[in-house]
Amino acid sequence: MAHTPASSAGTTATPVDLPIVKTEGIHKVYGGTVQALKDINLEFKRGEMTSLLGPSGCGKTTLLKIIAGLLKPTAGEVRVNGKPVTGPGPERAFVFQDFALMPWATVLRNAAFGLEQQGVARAEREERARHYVEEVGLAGFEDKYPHELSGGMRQRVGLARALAVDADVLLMDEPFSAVDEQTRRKFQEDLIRLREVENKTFIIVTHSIEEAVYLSDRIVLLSPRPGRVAQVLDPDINRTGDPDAIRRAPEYLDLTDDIWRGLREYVE
Ligand SMILES: Nc1ncnc2c1ncn2[C@@H]1O[C@H](COP(=O)(O)OP(=O)(O)OP(=O)(O)O)[C@@H](O)[C@H]1O
Repeated sequence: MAHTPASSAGTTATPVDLPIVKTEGIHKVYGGTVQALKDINLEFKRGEMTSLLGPSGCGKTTLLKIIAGLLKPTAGEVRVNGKPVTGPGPERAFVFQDFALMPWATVLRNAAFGLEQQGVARAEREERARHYVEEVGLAGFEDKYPHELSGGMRQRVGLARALAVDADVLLMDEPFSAVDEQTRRKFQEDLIRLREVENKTFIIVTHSIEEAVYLSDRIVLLSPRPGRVAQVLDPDINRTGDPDAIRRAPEYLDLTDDIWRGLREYVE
């Protein structure tokens, strides 16, 4: 496990290792009074999975939405591939917590929705959507409607939609919050596999320390509001083995414990 002090986070990029997303001095104040984020400077490397973790209300979702271009920062800038973000863009896809599926459309059409918006012809978008519906484990459900699916399956449709538009960066707001524990674990395993196959950059908001440690190459710990970067951790966990063995590994348990000790002061 490597601990990186917040102040030096992300200052080690080399030309071959340029960050895909960079936040520079991000501040966010809601309504002139509620300071949600304070001076967030972070770099996200291409192909890495980063979790944003911190106490409730510390600004995790706010930061994710600012990166997505769905919210404007009060001060500071987000750069994606070196270019300032002025709004949503095709290189970033946001997977909503509440799935944001169209209830009247089939799984396939929902998965193809981003492509439809981009004006991709029907045959091509359906072919691409079909591929990703299969990749997220929903083969055979293409013609079902959202109400015929479990919460976990709906979440997968949201992920298929984000993958289908071929965005480099997938932004996920508590992707596992609305599903039961077994579904959650399966989805986490699938996400690790998908990340290897797809080589996407994932930025995930989570409440769960275990989830952050299990999934992430990097964990950004935010302090209570106003959210600041308290610590950046790089869990050094070998994820190639049996998922249950990983969860029993000393390095997994030690890091989970370390983070909990760091966070518990905020909840006591
Ligand atoms: N539209 C808004 N107007 C005013 N205040 C807001 C708005 N959105 C969020 N906030 C406040 O900003 C702070 C950060 O909110 P945010 O949802 O980003 O936190 P979070 O860390 O994602 O929270 P949680 O873990 O509970 O989901 C909170 O105090 C919240 O009440």
